[in-house]
Amino acid sequence: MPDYQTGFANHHATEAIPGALPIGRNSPQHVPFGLYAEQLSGTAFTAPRAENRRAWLYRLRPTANHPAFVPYEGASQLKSAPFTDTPPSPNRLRWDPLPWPDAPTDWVDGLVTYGGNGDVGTGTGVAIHLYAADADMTDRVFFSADGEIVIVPQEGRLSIDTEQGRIDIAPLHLAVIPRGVRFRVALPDGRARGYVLENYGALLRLPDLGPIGANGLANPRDVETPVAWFEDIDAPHQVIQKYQGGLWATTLDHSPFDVVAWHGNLAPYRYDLTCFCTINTVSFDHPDPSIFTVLTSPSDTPGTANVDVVIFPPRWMVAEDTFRPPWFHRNVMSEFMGLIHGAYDAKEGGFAPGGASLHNQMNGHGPDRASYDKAVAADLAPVKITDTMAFMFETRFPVRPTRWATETPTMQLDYDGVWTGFAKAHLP
Ligand SMILES: O=C(O)Cc1cc(O)ccc1O
Ligand SMILES: [Fe+2]
Repeated sequence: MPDYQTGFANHHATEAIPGALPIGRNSPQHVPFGLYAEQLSGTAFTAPRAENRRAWLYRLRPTANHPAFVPYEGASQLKSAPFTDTPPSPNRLRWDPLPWPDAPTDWVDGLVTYGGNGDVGTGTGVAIHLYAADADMTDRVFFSADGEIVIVPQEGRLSIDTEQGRIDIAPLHLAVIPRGVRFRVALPDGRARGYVLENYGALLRLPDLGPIGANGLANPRDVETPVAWFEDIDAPHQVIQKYQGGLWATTLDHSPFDVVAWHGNLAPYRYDLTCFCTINTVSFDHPDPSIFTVLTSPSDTPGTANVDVVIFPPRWMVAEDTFRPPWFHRNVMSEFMGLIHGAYDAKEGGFAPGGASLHNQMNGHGPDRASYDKAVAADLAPVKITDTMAFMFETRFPVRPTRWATETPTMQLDYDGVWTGFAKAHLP
């Protein structure tokens, strides 16, 4: 069982071997045990202190010690923005869950890109991938130079070994791996399926709480960062990197998980979504879903996120004289949703755990007709919504689907039908 330290972007200091971490300076002339000091910068050196994220790693060999990367032929559906292989679609899109692979497929080769926005070249926007995998990554690791990786498991646990420690996650957790940090995914349940957000923009952080006050939503003490861990293995390891949309690989003669100690405030972390302290109305109306924001990547425009990671957790519904499910909506932001578990209160059918939906900028969406009919007929006693955990990646630019996403047989051709048959309002 991995050990964790708590807090969001804390300045942690951790060593797997006592005495490995230099004291009093980052880069002494002689690092303990002859380890190599390496700074990993997640923000510009000169980013304001409150934004500045970096870690100092102390490792058996410098990362720079590797042969040239050559193009990697696997992970053939892992793509990057800008997505231009099919025209951007204004249509509401929804997909059934990804099928399991036909042949043994590990986590990285099992990634399939559904869409995204912005541009890896300029560090704006996101890509959204799903994975279905049934093999462990062995003797190989992956990293994205293009963005920070958020993993949202939907089925099957993941054991994620990273340069800065080991993280175990299960459905109802998420994990965040910083840009550049190498990791390897094993599947303790033999297979796993889930969602990935690749954030090209500013590092994700906990949202401001405004008038909510000092507590609530995702509390920092529930964010868990692994302690230092390493393996000393002198055997070939493949390193796959995603760089400006391309996939590249090189082979080291040793494990890259050779960081014996590290300190700093840039590291992978996990968060248990069931720890989320959900805030909502106790009077009337359905608040904007931003009230459920777990993490946000701000853009240069105040209040307009590059991407928000939002969840829809179990909660009491007590609003009086209110249409309680999500309302009909046209949004300047674009909404990609997935379902981890149970059912979503705006969709009576068709939105399955492991499925996904995309409601793009300015295109009408909201409750399907069955959910609408049920909600307007409901007795508005306090009700607890249980057996549910949906999420949304809400992003400032329209999400352009990949050609794969618009041509896969898992795309539901009849999705528009969920909003048909509404009776016309009667005027007096
Ligand atoms: O279901 C959706 O598409 C997301 C959504 C959730 C919500 O609580 C309010 C509006 C909205 O669009
Ligand atoms: Fe919406």
